[in-house]
Amino acid sequence: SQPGATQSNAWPARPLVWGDINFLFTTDTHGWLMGHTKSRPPEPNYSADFGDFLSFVTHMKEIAQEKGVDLLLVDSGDLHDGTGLTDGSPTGQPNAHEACSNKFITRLPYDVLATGNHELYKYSSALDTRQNFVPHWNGRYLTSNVNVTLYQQPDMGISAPLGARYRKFTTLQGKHVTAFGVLFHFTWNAPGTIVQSVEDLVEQVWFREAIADPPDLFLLAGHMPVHLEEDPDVNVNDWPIVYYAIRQVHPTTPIFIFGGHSHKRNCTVMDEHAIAVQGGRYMETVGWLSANLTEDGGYSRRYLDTNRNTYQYHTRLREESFDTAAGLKLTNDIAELANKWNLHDVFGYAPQDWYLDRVDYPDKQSIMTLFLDEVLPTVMRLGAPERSHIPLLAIFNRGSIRYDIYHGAFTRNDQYTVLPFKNDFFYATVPWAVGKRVVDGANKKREDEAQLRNARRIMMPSLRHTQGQESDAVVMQKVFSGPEEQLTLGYVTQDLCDGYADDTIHLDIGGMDRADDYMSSPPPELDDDDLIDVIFPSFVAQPIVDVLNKLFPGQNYSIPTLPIYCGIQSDQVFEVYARHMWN
Ligand SMILES: O=c1ccn([C@@H]2O[C@H](COP(=O)(O)O)[C@@H](O)[C@H]2O)c(=O)[nH]1
Repeated sequence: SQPGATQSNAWPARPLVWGDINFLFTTDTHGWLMGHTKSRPPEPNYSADFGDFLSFVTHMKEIAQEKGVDLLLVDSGDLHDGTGLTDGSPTGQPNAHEACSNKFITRLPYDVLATGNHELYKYSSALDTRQNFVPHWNGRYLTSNVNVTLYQQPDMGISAPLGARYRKFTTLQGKHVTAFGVLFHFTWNAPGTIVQSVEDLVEQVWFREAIADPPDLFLLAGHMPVHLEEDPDVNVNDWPIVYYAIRQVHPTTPIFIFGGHSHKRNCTVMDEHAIAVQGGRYMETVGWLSANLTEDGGYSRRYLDTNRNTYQYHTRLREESFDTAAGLKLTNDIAELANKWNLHDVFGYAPQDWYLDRVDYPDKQSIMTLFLDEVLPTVMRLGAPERSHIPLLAIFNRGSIRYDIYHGAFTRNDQYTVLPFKNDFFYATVPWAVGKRVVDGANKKREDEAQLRNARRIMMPSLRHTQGQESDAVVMQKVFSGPEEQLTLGYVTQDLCDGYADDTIHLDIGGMDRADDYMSSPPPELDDDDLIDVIFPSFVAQPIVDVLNKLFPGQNYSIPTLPIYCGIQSDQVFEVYARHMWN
């Protein structure tokens, strides 16, 4: 683990069940290669770093070989955006260049990787991925429906697949695998990147040809949830389209789907030979899935907390013998880069915890309450004192607030884990009669777009997993025999497959589904004719401009003519606040 990380004192409840084909899977790691280093619960659950993970995977692959079975390592995308290691480069290099392309993730023996939406928000990230990350993987980074346009000679104007379209390979134990990497129909991608809809993907001649021959199994890694979600942002499950396209040709060939994007642990069984699993977010979870193809013996899934206890328990190794040389080197190299980029510099001391998912606005412990009621208005006023004579309404999309803040030192790295995105703040000065309707207008627009998307949605078939007949509660009682007070806070997953899948038994940390994306600082008391500065980040400038033009016809707002409110950018907001208020 990284220096100073607080180790977990909880342990897995039971050994993993191995099959003849086994998978370890990650998704939405978002740069959390240092692991979670804080001491407040549940952070110690996730205190292993990527060096520990490398040692774990290396040992697990050895165990698989000893058992004469296969173990494949899969990632479902969103490596970018989310910590100082991906977003805190002092040199302005492409996002995640050091963490992904050059140094760290390439050291893991992934068999299949897929791209996520966060690899495509900026053209520079996508190009860096293609030029510096993809070549390392030698056909294992799969982007079945994503292209990037190349603007350098001799490829000027050519639109080329970001990675490989598909991969056919034979495992060490001789199983023939056909693999794809699919992204949901993402539309906020940067100019110069192209995401083909999944409907169109499955109609492509190359796709039809690639699925024609029956493999022993299909491996579908992809950045979309395995289950429909409430939140319109992540309610983008196009898996059924790929599933049915394959099932039309191969009614019983095993299909293993590895999803992502909604940041949740999840599982669903589509038919007796098809299962879809998903491993959460931020290197909190390493997923495990096993199956017996030869005996047709069903599945076993597990969500592993990422700490050294977990890794040592499942590899049956003691502390002294667990680390591999390559794992230790990765741990040291990550620590070195974090130091070089001053990620541990302290901006101030947070007086309490604030949570992203456990409670919601306006709870005093919600990070949205801190951000909207305190941080945003305070920092906007500090950044633009010349506009202090006009009231302000600061609008923000909550999807950009990414994590908790914990009581104690608030560092440069924490700033990026809370808000990693670099945006300017634009503003429009409008009468309050208009300003007060912008947030509702933007949320309605987002809802309408989601409804349009969902109108043609095909539902995922779902079969309750029939292997374990016992209820979750019974299974849980069996695997945990100690007193409840010994349990630590963590995930208690309710997915759509039978049985209890969390590897370590916890007291439920809870969580909520997000509702509206657009929120604002507290509205001032004004008359309809009073003027107000409506401030918003450049990332959502287009929808806000659309709403403003609808509410205030004749003004013809357009992004190039919008003034910038202050010199502070969104990824600096928490630093400015912490330096002023928590020092
Ligand atoms: O520059 C950016 C890029 C994205 N966002 C917000 O992020 C979420 C999507 O994140 P997932 O991890 O894929 O769920 C979405 O709500 C965007 O609005 C951003 O704010 N700025």
